[in-house]
Amino acid sequence: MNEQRIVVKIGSSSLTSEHGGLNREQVRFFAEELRTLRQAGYQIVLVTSGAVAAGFRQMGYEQRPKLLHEKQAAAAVGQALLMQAYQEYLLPYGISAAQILLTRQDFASRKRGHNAYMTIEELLKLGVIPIVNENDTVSIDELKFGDNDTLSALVANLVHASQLIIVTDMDGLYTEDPRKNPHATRFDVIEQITDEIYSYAGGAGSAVGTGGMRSKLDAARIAMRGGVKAFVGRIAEPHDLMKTVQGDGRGTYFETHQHGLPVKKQWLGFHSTPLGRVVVDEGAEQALLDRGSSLLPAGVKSIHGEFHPGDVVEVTNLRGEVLGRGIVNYDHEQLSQVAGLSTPDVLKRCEVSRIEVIHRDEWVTLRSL
Ligand SMILES: Nc1ncnc2c1ncn2[C@@H]1O[C@H](COP(=O)(O)OP(=O)(O)O)[C@@H](O)[C@H]1O
Ligand SMILES: N[C@@H](CCC(=O)OP(=O)(O)O)C(=O)O
Repeated sequence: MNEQRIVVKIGSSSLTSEHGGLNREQVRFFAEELRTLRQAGYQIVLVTSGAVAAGFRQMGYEQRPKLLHEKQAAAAVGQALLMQAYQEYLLPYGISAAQILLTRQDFASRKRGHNAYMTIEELLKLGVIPIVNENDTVSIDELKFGDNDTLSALVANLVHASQLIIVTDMDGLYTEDPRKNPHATRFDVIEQITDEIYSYAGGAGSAVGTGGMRSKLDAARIAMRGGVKAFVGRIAEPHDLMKTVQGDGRGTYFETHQHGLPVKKQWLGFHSTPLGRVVVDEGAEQALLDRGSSLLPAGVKSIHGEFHPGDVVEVTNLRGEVLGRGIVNYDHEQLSQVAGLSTPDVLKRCEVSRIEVIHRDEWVTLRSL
């Protein structure tokens, strides 16, 4: 964990003018805020949206396009405009900006993720601000992050940041979208993102935003799991960003007591593709979540999907709630035969290289954050 390293994510809603299009004054304002942080000794990675918003007006679309290829075309034009604007406002302070475009696949491949990490490390060492966005041109529909909230959380974990600041047009999470209910009340601090917390979050509030509060909660969860404290809120007045980093921001803080995840476990938890699902009983649930134990055949209730030793499976409890993911040591047929059996009975029945269904070192908890 790097105490002085902050990832700041700025959403389209904070960077666009009323009718769409890039609001350059806003870019200038955020560049000033970043400069203040930099001069105070912080290392900053910026994840910024706004490429589609910046591009579509220039291309003659009346409103933010809906079709993928239109959005990709708008982003290709807008990304250059976006970078140009940040450079223009950062360079006079002697701060260089670097463009980093990433896709989900870059995180799924440990090699590519590592390359991105090494590049960002080098840039930070040189005092450059890496400016990250999704590589919209090559992202295909089902693999897209769609919004940059998730991307920012993955970046925060990748670079072992101490905080993830998600800037949006609303000053935090409310009990309901304040655009719909002005009497909704705000959460100042959240320590656990439960299903109830999720139920308060709605979709995007404007024509330019994408993920709404739901995707910000997804992002906060990923960050918290990686040991990164998160914040969702507004940065509107000079020095707001610094105040926010120091704990006095206008929004909701998401505290975490988790430790940072090693890269292998980040991959397992957030980028791997589970090939099956293993349902466990209450005793196994407690063993996995509270005691950090391995999963043994005795706790397995049922098996779904087809998998082989070394594959990733998702583990759920009897209520269907996801507890985590792990690398399984059995194939699905073998596991069906030994589900619910004690260790001596398993050993009597078949030959296994490891008795654990999932070893604790190859397990990531995704529940109770
Ligand atoms: N419970 C909630 N509390 C606060 N805002 C909410 C809530 N549910 C939905 N929203 C909406 O989420 C919007 C922010 O998300 P989004 O439009 O995707 O912004 P961005 O472009 O900054 O990512 C707010 O403008 C708000 O209308
Ligand atoms: N990569 C896209 C981001 C899409 C988007 O709108 O994200 P967000 O505003 O964070 O919900 C862009 O730059 O336009």
